[in-house]
Amino acid sequence: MGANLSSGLSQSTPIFGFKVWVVIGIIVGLSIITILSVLSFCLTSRKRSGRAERQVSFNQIPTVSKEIKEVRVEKVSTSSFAPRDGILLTIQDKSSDKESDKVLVHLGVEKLYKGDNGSQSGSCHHTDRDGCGSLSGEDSNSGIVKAHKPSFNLITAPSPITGLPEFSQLGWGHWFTLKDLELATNRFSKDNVIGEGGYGVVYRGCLMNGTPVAVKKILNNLGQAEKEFRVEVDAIGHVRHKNLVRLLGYCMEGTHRMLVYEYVNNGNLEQWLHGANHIQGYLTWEARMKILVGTAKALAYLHEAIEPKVVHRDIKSSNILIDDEFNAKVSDFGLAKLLGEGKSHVTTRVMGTFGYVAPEYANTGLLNEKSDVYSFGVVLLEAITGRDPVDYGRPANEVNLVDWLKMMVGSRRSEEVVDPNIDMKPSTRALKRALLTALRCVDPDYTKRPKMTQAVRMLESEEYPIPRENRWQRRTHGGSMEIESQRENSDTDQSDYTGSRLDRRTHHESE
Ligand SMILES: Nc1ncnc2c1ncn2[C@@H]1O[C@H](COP(=O)(O)OP(=O)(O)OP(=O)(O)O)[C@@H](O)[C@H]1O
Repeated sequence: MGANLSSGLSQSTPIFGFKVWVVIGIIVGLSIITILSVLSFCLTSRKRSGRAERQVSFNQIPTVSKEIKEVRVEKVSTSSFAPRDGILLTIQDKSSDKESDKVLVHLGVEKLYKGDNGSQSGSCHHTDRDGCGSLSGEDSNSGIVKAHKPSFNLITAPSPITGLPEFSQLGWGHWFTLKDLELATNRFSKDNVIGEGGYGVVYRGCLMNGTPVAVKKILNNLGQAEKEFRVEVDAIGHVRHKNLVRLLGYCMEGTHRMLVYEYVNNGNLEQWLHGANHIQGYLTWEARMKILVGTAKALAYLHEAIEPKVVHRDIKSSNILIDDEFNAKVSDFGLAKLLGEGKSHVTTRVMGTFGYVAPEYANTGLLNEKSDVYSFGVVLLEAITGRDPVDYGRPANEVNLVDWLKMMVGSRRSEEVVDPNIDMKPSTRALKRALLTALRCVDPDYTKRPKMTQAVRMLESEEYPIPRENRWQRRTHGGSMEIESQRENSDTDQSDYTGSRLDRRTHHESE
């Protein structure tokens, strides 16, 4: 049997005279090679289609949305001239010629040479090496200002999402995976850290579709992360306002809680007034007022335009982000409280930042939207004076900004309070308008503080405060609500800068 088999295998075949065993060997070998090739082909094509699917899911963010908004910023003129020791740059919005739309930035000399103000452009390019690729929109040749901003997308991809806070009105944003955000931030690289707040670290990142983002990785400290996450999602997940930082989405994976925001590219007000951005120059009066009016509008929206209204609870200069057009973007809603319909206030554990917290809230925990109005008043004073709300480095009577301001205004020394770094001083009228608004906002009696819509009107009105010579006429003929409200304000405007009874009392006391 064995001899037969071996003689059979040894017989020659018609195929090139090969022996049977050789032909069998060739057939078996070819079959193995074919099977292996088919297998490897299948594996490669599965990998490719997996990558493509992943790409699609990323790209879905901007494409599925019906609410894609494109903000185009076109500069029509950028002119500069050099006063004394630096440069004054004028950026004017194409859509308007109004003086109020101009932003003047007094740039420090250093800026001319350093060519970096930490600013980032509105789009970024994702690279595998670096999570934020080339975010910088700086013209590296001129080194003066990023005046060539391209458009950037504010995106939203409504998607049915489960497992989020019960009260959240979802239907907004995007649920990012941990992997998405690792990719966007180059695995949360130290190089991409923008800053660290009380509740977590904020990273700069770039989504696959080129959208620059800020990713807040909330610290996991005993449930506070969850709380902060829920509050922020509830408070601003569904709101939209030009002056509120936009929450694009979030990530909940295991114990990770992250919030993904639009990236705001020009630092925050605190940095411009007191810190890192000083080196690039100083904000002009116009820029300051533009930022403050934007902030006031955001608060007016939160307090008066939505239900439940939102009390931010932590209004301070570092929470006012600034874009490259010097628009304010209020951020950091981790401490926000929602006030349901018919609720005038809530009592809560006092939180917030020293120097900005309203006295009634600090003393009793009583919180309503007027606490934000007080904090806004402090920020306005901070912008006018360039001083910190509390500064122990100053003489005793100047440590507390609000008290010092009242003292100065009461002693008719208002012109002296303006930040000495402002190159072109505001007109007396503009200064008076800002000071009066601020002093009304920091009235210790919260019932006397204006609503934020009133504060916006005061800051924007060319006629506020009403000139002395027009007062009689107004009182005789004034009829509209606007005029009435101004008259009400003007009634408290007895002496030059004392905008409230409180100020007059201060004045009286100081005499
Ligand atoms: N969307 C954003 N775009 C750009 N930078 C941002 C954004 N959100 C926050 N930042 C920056 O990240 C840093 C940390 O911000 P965060 O709000 O966490 O803390 P904070 O305001 O500095 O401190 P606190 O915890 O007291 O509020 C700040 O420098 C802030 O300007």
